[in-house]
Order: sequence, then C-alpha cells, then structure tokens
Amino acid sequence: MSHNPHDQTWKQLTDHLGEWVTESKKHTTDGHVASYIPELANAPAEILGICIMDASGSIAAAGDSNFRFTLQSISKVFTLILALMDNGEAAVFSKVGMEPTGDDFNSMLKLELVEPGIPFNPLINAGAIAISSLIAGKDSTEQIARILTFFREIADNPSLEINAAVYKSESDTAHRNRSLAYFLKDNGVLDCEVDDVLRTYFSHCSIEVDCTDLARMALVLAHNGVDPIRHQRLIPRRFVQIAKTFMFTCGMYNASGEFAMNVGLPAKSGVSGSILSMVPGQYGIGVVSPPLNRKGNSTAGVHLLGKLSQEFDWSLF
Ligand SMILES: NC(=O)CC[C@H](N)C(=O)O
Repeated sequence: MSHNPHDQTWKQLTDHLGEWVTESKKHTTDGHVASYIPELANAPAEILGICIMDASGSIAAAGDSNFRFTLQSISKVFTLILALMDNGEAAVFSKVGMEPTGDDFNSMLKLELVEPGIPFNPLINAGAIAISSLIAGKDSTEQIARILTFFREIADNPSLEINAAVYKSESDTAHRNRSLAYFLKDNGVLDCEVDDVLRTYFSHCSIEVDCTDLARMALVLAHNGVDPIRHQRLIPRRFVQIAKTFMFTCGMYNASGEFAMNVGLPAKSGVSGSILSMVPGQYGIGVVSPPLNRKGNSTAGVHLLGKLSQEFDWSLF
C-alpha cells in the first residue's frame, strides 16, 4: 500500500464516491429545478453527477457524470479571466467592483443605491454583463467566437458548443437581465449596445459541457493557470488568483459565506445546477444536480461537496 497522500485520497475517492453520491442524491428533493429560463426546466430532477480530475488527468467519477448541461453563471469566471487578459486589471476594475453584495444574483438594488453605479463584482449578473462588454472583438459575433476558442482551450475540448435552444429560451425571457443592461448603459458602464452585449452574455451562459469538462477547466485554475496535463501556461497566475478570490467570496451568490464555512473551497455555481470547484494545487471538480435551493445553488451538489470536504479535510482553513 502506497503512503503517498495523493494515492491514499485517490483510492478512498474511487472506492467511496459512488456511495457518497447515493447519499447526497436524497437532497435533490430539497430543491427545485430553475424554470425562469424555460428550457432549463426540462432537466431531470433526480440527476447527480460528479467528476474529479487529478494533475495527471486521472478521473474519479460517479452518478450521472455524463449528463450534459449549460455553464450558466460558471461561464462568468472564464469571461472575467478573458476580459482581464484582454484589458488588464485597471480597465476591468473601472467597470466592476470587488465586493460581495449579499443580494440575489440578478438584483439591481445596489446599482441605484450605491455610488458609483457600477456592479459590485463580476460574478453577479450585472457585473458579468459589464465583463461581457469588455471582451475584445468588434461586435458580439467576434466576442462569442473568441470566448468559445478560449473555453475550448481551457477545457481541452474543441467540440464545446453553444446550446441554441437554451440560448433562445434565455434570450426570449431575459426581461430582468435586459433591464440590468439598460441600467448599466444609463450609468455609463457599457460602451456598446445593450442587445449586442446581451448576445455575448447569453451565448457564454449557454455553452454546453459535462462534469468532465468542468473538472478539466477547474484543474487549470487549481494549478494557477498552468494546465498540468499539457504542461502549458494558459492563464497568467495573477488573473487566476483574482478569479479564485471572487469564487471564494461571491461564487455561490449570497450563500458564499455559508459555503466557505461548510466546504471551504473556491467554487462557482450556475442555475443549471452545476458547480465548478477545486482543491487548490491538486484536483479539479465538476458537479451537476439541477434542483436548486432558494439562493440558486444545487442542493445535492452542495451537500456532496460538503461531504467530500469533511472526509478529506479540504477546507482551506
Ligand atoms: N445564476 C446563474 O447561473 C445566472 C445565469 C443566467 N444565464 C442568468 O442570467 O440568469
């Protein structure tokens, strides 16, 4: 038996992940599948899948890990990184702040209440729409092409595509995001047209992946921007540091404090019921289970990450 801590954790993971998924799956009934984007409501409610990837690309997977879903808010982490790579820190943080809001992810409350009227952080909807406008390109068509190229590179998967049905469903019903974008335009945050920036925003939210893609993308963040499998730097270290900090403080919306206490890892969730997380320096983690709690996080997914964090003492604190 090996005494390498990684080998021991890996054996325990591969031996027990299936049991832990079965246990956490009970929590799918604690939540509701998102329906404000009508197409998302078609997701089966009893799904729970997870994929954990180590630095050599070995995979521990269990449950419905082949289920396909859209990135939704998880995409915001990577558009933030791309915007930082395109514009640098100073330009990005002239358009968005660095603080959690304590409000729902699609709230517009503080845009009017607090001066200057820029979004509090890049992971709430208002902030992510501002970030979409900063992606280099002459219009949304060019921006979307660059985003897809970047996401495919990070996921090491050239076949990532936009799910057209989810895109259309969101675009047809996004009255709240449209109002946020008009508000931003009025506050002088957006230099481009509202419809164009929303095309970019809905497109990156609608990129379809599975848990393996999530784990692969997370692995690059876990290794501070270097892909440990291809031994290639894909993202400057500083920009990963910024992204991981936001994931920790704002990645689980207004439940980020609770998640930090119970799980203690950087993470980002999306309304598709997905969660991207990582054990820094070690593993990339992708989880999906569509039913959400009131704050928009996957009930079974959060439960499973809590169990893993306890079992392996993964909390950063
Ligand atoms: N929380 C989320 O995943 C939100 C993303 C979704 N596309 C929206 O704008 O509402």
